[in-house]
Amino acid sequence: MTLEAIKYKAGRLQILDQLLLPAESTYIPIAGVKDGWNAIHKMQVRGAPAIAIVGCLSLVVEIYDKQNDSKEALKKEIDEHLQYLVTSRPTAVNLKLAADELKSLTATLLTDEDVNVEAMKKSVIDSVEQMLQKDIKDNRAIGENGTNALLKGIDRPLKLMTHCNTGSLATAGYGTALGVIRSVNERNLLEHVFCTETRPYNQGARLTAYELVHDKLPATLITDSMVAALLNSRKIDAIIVGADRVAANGDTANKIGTYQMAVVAKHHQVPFYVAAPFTSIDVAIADGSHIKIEERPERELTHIGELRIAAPGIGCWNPAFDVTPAELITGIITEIGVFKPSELTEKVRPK
Ligand SMILES: CSC[C@@H](O)[C@@H](O)C(=O)COP(=O)(O)O
Repeated sequence: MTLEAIKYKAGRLQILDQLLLPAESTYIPIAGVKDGWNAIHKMQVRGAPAIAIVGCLSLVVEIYDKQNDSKEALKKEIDEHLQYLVTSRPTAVNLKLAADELKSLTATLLTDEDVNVEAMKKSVIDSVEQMLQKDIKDNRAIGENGTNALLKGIDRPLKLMTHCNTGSLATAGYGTALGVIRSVNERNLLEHVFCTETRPYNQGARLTAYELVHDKLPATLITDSMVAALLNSRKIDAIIVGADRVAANGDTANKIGTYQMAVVAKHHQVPFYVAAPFTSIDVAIADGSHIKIEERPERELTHIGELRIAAPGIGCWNPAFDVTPAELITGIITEIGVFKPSELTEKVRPK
């Protein structure tokens, strides 16, 4: 059985409800942009690439069977839906970049006299449907490029560590950082992978652990607070994480806890890689200080399910992401190659 977070066919969309994993695998229907927004906001779907794909597919579902009188009316409707969808979660850039591309596509089609309203709608639908396939293809390329980088100068199986969930559940399939780990394993060169629990939302314990067990990879779960102790006591060849937004200088916003892992990695001279498609790279912002960090409800810290674990009355701070400065990052693994953070601005975003 392949792990599929997103099931889409001809204007019908279902997502695996990640709030219920690993206890329950239940697919829920997404009937339009309101459902799409809610599923992203509530984190029934999460992970930067998956958020973008589900957001855009929810737009497709919304417009699929509707009639529009004019291209102007269709463009207005699409722009308004996209404007709304990008407010669902602020930190990951992938949905915003996809929305900008769709807006510029409709702007071009609006002025093309050979394109009627139905053809305009079809172009938008085709463009979104292609995102699914492109994301999987890009993840495979990230896996290959990352594996080659990690194995440079090493001729034995690798011990790796990762954080949060960056696998099939966070993307259209295969994954970014977890895709690299899968690719290393496909070459029979994965000795072991450690995944962090990823408090407070436990994407590591619930989702990455689920994917690692599913794929039968040699893996161990640790708490976030064990990273320094692990690096001090065992040889880890590299840490690989994903990204929600990479600034032009390489500063990287990713799941809370990433920054402290990078600091500890530097202390122990362990290479620290970010694996991300170009859809996560925001060349419009110079550095990480411009990235808006989402703060989530206190309840994620104080409760596990219905059970309160924190002392009643305590105040909480719950940023969902942090920014790792570029100087702590060994390389950024993309679908077109592995770059030093300082090299990113020279790369044109591939279409
Ligand atoms: C390929 S997913 C990369 C990142 O989006 C991932 O590491 C992460 O931080 C996800 O955060 P989440 O809050 O679960 O959406």
